[in-house]
Amino acid sequence: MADHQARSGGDERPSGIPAIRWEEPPEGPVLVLLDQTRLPAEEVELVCTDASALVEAIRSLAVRGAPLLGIAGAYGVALAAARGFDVSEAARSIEEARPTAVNLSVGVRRARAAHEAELARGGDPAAAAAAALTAARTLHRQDAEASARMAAHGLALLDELLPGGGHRILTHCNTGALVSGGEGTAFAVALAAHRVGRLRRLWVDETRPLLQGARLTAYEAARNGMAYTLLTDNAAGSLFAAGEVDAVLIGADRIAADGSVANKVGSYPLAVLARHHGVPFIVVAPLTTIDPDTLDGASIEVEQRPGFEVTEVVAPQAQVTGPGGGIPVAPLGTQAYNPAFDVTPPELVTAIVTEEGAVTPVSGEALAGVCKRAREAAAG
Ligand SMILES: CSC[C@H]1O[C@H](OP(=O)(O)O)[C@H](O)[C@@H]1O
Repeated sequence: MADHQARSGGDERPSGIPAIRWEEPPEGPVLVLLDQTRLPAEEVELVCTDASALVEAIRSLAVRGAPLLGIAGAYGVALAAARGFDVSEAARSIEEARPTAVNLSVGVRRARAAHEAELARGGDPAAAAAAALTAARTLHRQDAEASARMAAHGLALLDELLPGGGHRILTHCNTGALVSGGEGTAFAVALAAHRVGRLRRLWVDETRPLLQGARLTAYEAARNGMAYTLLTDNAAGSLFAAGEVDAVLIGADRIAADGSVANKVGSYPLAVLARHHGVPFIVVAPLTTIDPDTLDGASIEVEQRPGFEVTEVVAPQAQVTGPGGGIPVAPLGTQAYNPAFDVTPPELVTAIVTEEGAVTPVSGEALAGVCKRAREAAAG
C-alpha cells in the first residue's frame, strides 16, 4: 500500500534532496520515497508499507536510477521482513520490477542473504528483520561513500584530460542525488567541478521520453546553483560540431565484464559523437553497477517500456501510469519503439570511474580486478 504526502521536514541531504528514507512510526515501519514522477512541479513523498507498493514505485519510476534502485530494493526486503510478509516472494517481486539495472538485484540479494543468515543462525523473525535492515542501511551508507569518492576521482580525471580550467560537460538522463545514497554518480563529478569553480557549463540533455534530464537534472543543477543549459536530445550533435563539449559524463545501469555499458537510451549515440569529435566519453558508476556475470553487451537485457510514453506527453504532476492519460503527440493507435536503455561498446568508452578510481582504456582485461571487487561488493 502506498500513500502520497506533501514533503515535510528539513533537507536531509547536502544538495537538499531527499530521495529515500526508512521511518518507524508507531503504526509500523515504512519506506518513504520522493516521488520523482512529480518533479519538478511538486515535491511529494510516497509512503510504502509493503513490497507491492515499492514494485509499483519502481515500475513507474517514482523511484529510479541504478544505485538508488539497489538501496530501495534492500529496504523493500527489510520492510517485508519487518511487517511479517513473505520475504522470498517480496524479494522476487522487487527484483523483477525492472531488468536492466543490476544494482536492484544486488540490493535485494544482500538484504535477503542477511535475513536468511540470521534465521540460519537460529535468530527469530525479528532478529532476521533487523539483519535485513542493517544490510540495507549499510548499502545506503556505502553508496553515499562511493558517490563522494567517484566525484573526486572523476574530477581528477577531467582535470588530467582537460588541462586549463573550465569544463563544459554534457550529461544525459539524471545521475545526481536522486539516483544515489549520496550526491550521485556522473552528476556528482560535475557538482564537484562546480564547487571548485571548474564547471564552465553543464549541458543537460532533456532525455526523452520521460525527460529525466529536463525534469530532474535541471532541478538538481538549479538547486546547486550550477551553470546549466537544457537541450533537446537531437541538438547534442550540433553542440559537438560547434566545439562546445569538452567531455561527456554519464551514469550506467549495468556494466558487463567486457566493459559494455548499458545506460539510458541515447547514450550510445553520444558515444559515437564523442568519438567522432575526439571528446572523452566517461562513465561514472559504483562497483554495484558492474556485473561480472554478464559477459558482454549482447547479454544485457534492455527494458522495453510502454509505447504511450512516446506517443503521449504527460505533465509531471499528472500521475499518469497508462495510455490515454496524457496529451497525444501521435495519431491514436501509433506503434512506438521505446527501449529504456542502449548499450555502448567498450571501445567507445574513454574511462569507467568507480569509487576505486578510473579504468582507462576500457576492456575486459582492464576490468578484471574491478570485477573481482564488484563480486565482493555484491556479497556485502
Ligand atoms: C547512475 S544511475 C542513473 C541511471 O538510471 C537511469 O535510468 P532510469 O531513469 O530509467 O532509472 C539512467 O540510465 C541513468 O544513467
